[in-house]
Amino acid sequence: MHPPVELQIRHVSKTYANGVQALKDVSLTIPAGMYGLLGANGAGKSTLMRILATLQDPDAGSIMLGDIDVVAQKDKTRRTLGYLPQEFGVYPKASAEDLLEHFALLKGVASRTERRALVEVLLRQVNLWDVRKQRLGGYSGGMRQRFGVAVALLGNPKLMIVDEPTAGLDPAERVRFLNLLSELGENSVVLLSTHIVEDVSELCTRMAIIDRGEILLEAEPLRAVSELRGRIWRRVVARSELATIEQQYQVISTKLLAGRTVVHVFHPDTPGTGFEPAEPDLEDVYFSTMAGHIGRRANMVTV
Ligand SMILES: Nc1ncnc2c1ncn2[C@@H]1O[C@H](COP(=O)(O)OP(=O)(O)OP(=O)(O)O)[C@@H](O)[C@H]1O
Repeated sequence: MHPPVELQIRHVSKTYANGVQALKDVSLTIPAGMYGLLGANGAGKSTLMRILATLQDPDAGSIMLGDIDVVAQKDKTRRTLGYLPQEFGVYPKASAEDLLEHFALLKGVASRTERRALVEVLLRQVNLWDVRKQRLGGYSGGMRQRFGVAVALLGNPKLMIVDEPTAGLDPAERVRFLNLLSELGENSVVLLSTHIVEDVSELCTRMAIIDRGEILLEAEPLRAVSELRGRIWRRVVARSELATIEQQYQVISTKLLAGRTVVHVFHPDTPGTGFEPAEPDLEDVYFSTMAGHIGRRANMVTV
């Protein structure tokens, strides 16, 4: 048995030709298992995913997948990589079975018997075996994503990259898709990029939060949540009170709940009357990090 692989990202930076610095000195150590990269649109997630998938080069920094140098050894990396991009294009007229067999051939599975067996295993794994003869053009968004996973799994990748996979899925499809992902990644690195906090809290044992190209927090979601206990307070307010509350307190989020406004406030002890302690969740971790109460921004000294 080989030891589980690890992905090491060191001081990776990337600036596009238009001057946008999409990644600023990103360093992460990502062990085998499901890892979440959480950030808003434009935070730099896709840029990092594309660099890891060898589709673009960083300006600086190094990336090692086990003993493979991802930037220098692109072909070697690609042989052990599964990549499910944000937009997964399919040939609408082909069936899942035919197209997957075709991809298996491209991956170098020369024997037809072996290919057929592999296609069956994968289509059963992603729960598309019963619809294998249907045209992909007629598949729902969730079915297409699951087909994408089957394609990405060809060749038994050590690194699986999944970029914003649940964005267009309905709730039932999303649950099915997350269940499928949760079965992967015991011996391989599965990197899930998303702006949906629940995707990370439901699936990932480790995570990082990225904003404007910078890693603000690296954490185990459960531990990060429990470290916030006692520091998140909630209060139901009238909409007209909101502006005053925001001036007085460190509001990290406001949410509507059954037509009422619920504010969450970060405070080391009780902020005052009207507030009650909130049971923190990963969304509180995310907003506290973005607001600079925890994580890298909190530790920065302003001169
Ligand atoms: N090819 C490009 N040329 C110029 N700027 C780019 C290019 N690709 C991305 N950017 C910019 O780099 C920044 C990071 O973009 P990136 O796509 O990596 O973010 P993201 O977190 O994946 O967001 P999204 O979820 O919207 O894809 C953004 O400001 C974006 O506008």
